Amino acid sequence: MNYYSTNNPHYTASLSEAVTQGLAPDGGLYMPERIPSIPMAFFKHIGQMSLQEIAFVVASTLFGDDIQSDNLKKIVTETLSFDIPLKEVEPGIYALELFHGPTLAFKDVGARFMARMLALFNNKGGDNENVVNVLVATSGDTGSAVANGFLDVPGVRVFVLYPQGKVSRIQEAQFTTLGRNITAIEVDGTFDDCQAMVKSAFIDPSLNSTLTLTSANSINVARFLPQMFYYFHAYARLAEMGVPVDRLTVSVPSGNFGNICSALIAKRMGLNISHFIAANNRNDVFLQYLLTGKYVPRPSVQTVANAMDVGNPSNFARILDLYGGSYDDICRDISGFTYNDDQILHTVSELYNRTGYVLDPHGAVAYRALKDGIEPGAIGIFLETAHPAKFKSAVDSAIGTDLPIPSKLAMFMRGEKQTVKMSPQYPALRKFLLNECH
Ligand SMILES: N[C@@H](CCOP(=O)(O)O)C(=O)O
Repeated sequence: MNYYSTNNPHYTASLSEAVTQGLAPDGGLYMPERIPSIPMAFFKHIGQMSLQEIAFVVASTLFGDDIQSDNLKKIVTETLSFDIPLKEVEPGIYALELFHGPTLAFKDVGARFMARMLALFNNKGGDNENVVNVLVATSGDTGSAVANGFLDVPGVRVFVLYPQGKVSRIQEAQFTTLGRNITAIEVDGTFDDCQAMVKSAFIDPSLNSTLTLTSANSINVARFLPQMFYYFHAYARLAEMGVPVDRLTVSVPSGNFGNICSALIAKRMGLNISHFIAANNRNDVFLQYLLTGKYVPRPSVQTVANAMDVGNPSNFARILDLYGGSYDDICRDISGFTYNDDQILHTVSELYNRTGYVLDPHGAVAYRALKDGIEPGAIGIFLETAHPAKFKSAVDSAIGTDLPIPSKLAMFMRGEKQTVKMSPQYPALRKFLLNECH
């Protein structure tokens, strides 16, 4: 199957080209040229299937023309070596806990899948001529998942750009203490600056004629599409519990919109989700689009749910493309909500006091939006995208606890921070890459 650029449907690439380029050379995002349906029979038995079995069927439907079945099975099995529990936090409202992977955030699924798919396509070993340089911009969680997913992968160097002082201390430790093939770049700016800098690199012809560059943000099809596995899995777990799944609302904490975009594609493949909620912190350009029909990116502001501090979500282009630009159709399928820091922390405290369930700030945005947006009688799932301990000081002060730090996280806190400081302009990144990679 080929993939086309959202900037020009006539520009196409193979899966291998799309994954190794990341962004299309014209600056568009790659989209699959068709969205294959999953046979209805699959849904009859889905409640008896494991996460890995479900993911393999979904992955084969999407990538089966391009990757041999045994390779795909290995990629899926190695990627999903952890559980993704679905927990009922109050009647009819379920948390999909996506924070049980190595870096305790949902990005582990896409990052681990992409690392393996890239290795398969690259498959060249560690000499300098074949090195792939992975550039990634992070507002918190992508950086750690990508850095850990690609750590010591032969033939790959990773450069993580992040906004100085705007990610949590634990998140920062997860990608600045690893060394080896991982370089952390501390940018004196916002996440949007970091994202604009890496995108400029991907479309710079002279840089790309010298270096092999790709993206591990949700720009990359191998990072964003596998995120749909867990929506099928959540549906399966409800079916397994005998919960009626005919009116399902899913609330997704949304920053760069790759996560919700993968869920929209899952629906096109046949997954019966009735409605989607894009839950935002104060960075709510998508909600403003839903309210006005106008998409007006603006610089992101810092919030307590920092992984969603995105002012110009990359995947808006994919959502528009998926709906053929129809504003009415987008509004029919997706609602939006926005909350400030006080509301987010109040939600963490309110749910904890009532039920004992500890939300992280991103999950809190999604939970509250679900409660505000779900129709009576529908079943709701919200995504708990990161472990609450990654935001320990905010969560502790909201609920008056001293949350234990899981050993997987504590490990990172022992390392020494190593970063390169950079101004928020593309020429600084270009010069640095040319010096470093030669
Ligand atoms: N939420 C992000 C921002 C980048 O998102 P991505 O899904 O495009 O990688 C983060 O945690 O860094």
